Amino acid sequence: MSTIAAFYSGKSILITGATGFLGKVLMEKLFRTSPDLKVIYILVRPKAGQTLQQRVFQILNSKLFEKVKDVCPNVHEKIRAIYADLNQNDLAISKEDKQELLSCTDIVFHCAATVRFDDHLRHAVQLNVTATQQLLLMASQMPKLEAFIHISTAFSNCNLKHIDEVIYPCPVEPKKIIDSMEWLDDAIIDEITPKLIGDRPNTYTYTKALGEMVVQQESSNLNIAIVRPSIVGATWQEPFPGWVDNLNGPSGLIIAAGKGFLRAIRGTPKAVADLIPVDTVANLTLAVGWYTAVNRPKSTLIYHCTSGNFNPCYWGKMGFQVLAAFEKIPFERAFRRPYADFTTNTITTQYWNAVSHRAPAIIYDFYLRLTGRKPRMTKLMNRLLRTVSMLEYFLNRSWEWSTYNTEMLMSELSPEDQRVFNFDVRQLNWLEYIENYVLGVKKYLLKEDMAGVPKAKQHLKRLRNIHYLFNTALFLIAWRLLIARSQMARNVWFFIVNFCYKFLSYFRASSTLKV
Ligand SMILES: CCCCCCCCCCCCCCCCCCCCCC(=O)SCCNC(=O)CCNC(=O)[C@H](O)C(C)(C)COP(=O)(O)OP(=O)(O)OC[C@H]1O[C@@H](n2cnc3c(N)ncnc32)[C@H](O)[C@@H]1OP(=O)(O)O
Ligand SMILES: NC(=O)C1=CN([C@@H]2O[C@H](COP(=O)(O)OP(=O)(O)OC[C@H]3O[C@@H](n4cnc5c(N)ncnc54)[C@H](OP(=O)(O)O)[C@@H]3O)[C@@H](O)[C@H]2O)C=CC1
Repeated sequence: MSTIAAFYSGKSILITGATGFLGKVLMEKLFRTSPDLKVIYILVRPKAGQTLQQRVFQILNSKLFEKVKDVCPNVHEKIRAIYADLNQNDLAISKEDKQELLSCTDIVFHCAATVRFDDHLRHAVQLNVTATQQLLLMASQMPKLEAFIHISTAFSNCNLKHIDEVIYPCPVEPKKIIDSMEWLDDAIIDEITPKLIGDRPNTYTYTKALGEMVVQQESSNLNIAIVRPSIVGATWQEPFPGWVDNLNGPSGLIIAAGKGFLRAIRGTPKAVADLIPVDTVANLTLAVGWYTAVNRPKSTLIYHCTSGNFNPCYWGKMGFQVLAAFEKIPFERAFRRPYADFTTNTITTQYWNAVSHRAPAIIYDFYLRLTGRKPRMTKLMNRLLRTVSMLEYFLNRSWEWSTYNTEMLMSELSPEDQRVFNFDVRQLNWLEYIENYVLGVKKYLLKEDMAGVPKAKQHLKRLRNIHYLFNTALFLIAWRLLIARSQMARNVWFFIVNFCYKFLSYFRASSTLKV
């Protein structure tokens, strides 16, 4: 029996962000490996017209949870959704619910966050710093609490090149930032944001770093650990390969490239693509929860959940493998044939943006207008280019993360736990992983059926023919214009025609002789 699975049996676990990408996979793994756990409390808010119960129902009835129902048929009874809104200072948890959480919780996994790069600093501070502080305050009043696991990001210190498993201080204390958000108006916050975030690229990485500082400040009273994943991608193995349910990280760009919208990105092919499968992050997090509770380390341990130092893949290779996967698994109704490349130069990027992104969008919108439909491609393209520009920072740099604690944890696991809670990415085959990722994007994000693949392939052939026809027509028009204007072009033209004529005559004469 797995020691870690046994540890979670009979436990009451609190998860924040359980409706998110990582939270769902974490919860699924817990139910599947420790069906005897007592209860999982999840902090949820109503969203998109759905009540808490409807949201939970939807998650439990999704494909991700299919295997759970076999091993834990009463999973519905073991999950308790608690109304909470991390946007509010007291987290908006009712008195009764709070009392229950305080008296029953054994372990906390804090996954909730805003992961948007362009969030307003006030909102990002509220979610990633203040809410963390509030949760830690609650945790300090939980008499049974054995461990508090905080999910941060490997990029919280992306302003450094080499990152150790330590908490780096930010120039301004989190408490001062939290206080100032209460009285500064939005315009002033907008003005000071670039100064505050300094050499970090966005409010997300900055507020996640502040969140870590808050955790450190509370660590004397609590048994805390921090997990720092890099770019979280689709599942590698569990509960099945390729599962993904949001557009963050590479997923949105895979769709954009597969549908033929994205043709070039400013990225460094030789930079490390530090992707980490979401099930690997969940496994490491659960192992960290066990280790922290059982061994109660003297200081807050930080675990880097990254792939680059164990099994590096590079953006150039990954891009190539994604494109190769589109050959086997094409997406339906593509706008253009999938082809994309990395460029390292800003001028080339601007050229490709004009020629390969904006121009086709304008032409297509013109066609839509002519046929009496509403133009939409230019808007979509502008949005895509904005998204790409925000991700570029991460596509043009490589980082080194020390992984001493993660390796130490791996060595502490029994062979059975190393198998059940596998987070050893040295075993990951990137080619296979990328293919499953593309397949997962098609099935679970685009909701496309594999039965449509032959039709999609035919559509791509048609697009290829249109592409050839368009290029030939363009070449002929350009050549015709050139001949009309330049004596030199005319001379070249006559030379080519003359050469072809002679070649054909010679060929015809020699074949007649043979007969
Ligand atoms: C050889 C070439 C090869 C080619 C092959 C190419 C593929 C291989 C290469 C892969 C390279 C990967 C690089 C990854 C680097 C990641 C680094 C992360 C590092 C940090 C990791 C962390 O620790 S951090 C967690 C990650 N955190 C994010 O990753 C959030 C980012 N993101 C946002 O911060 C917001 O996204 C941002 C951008 C503000 C826009 O914001 P925005 O408002 O403009 O757009 P929204 O995202 O809100 O989306 C608005 C609506 O567009 C819909 N939509 C969006 N994309 C769509 C799409 N592609 N196709 C259809 N629909 C789409 C969406 O469904 C919404 O629909 P609706 O409105 O109906 O709900
Ligand atoms: N995805 C990635 O690439 C990486 C993620 N991480 C970290 O992992 C953690 C999980 O990320 P991920 O699962 O990808 O993110 P998601 O955006 O998928 O999930 C975020 C979760 O936080 C919840 N949440 C957000 N705002 C509130 C609120 N006001 N009240 C209550 N709950 C709220 C969301 O709930 P709701 O469903 O209601 O919106 C959702 O459950 C985060 O801490 C993130 O920083 C770290 C590195 C990379």
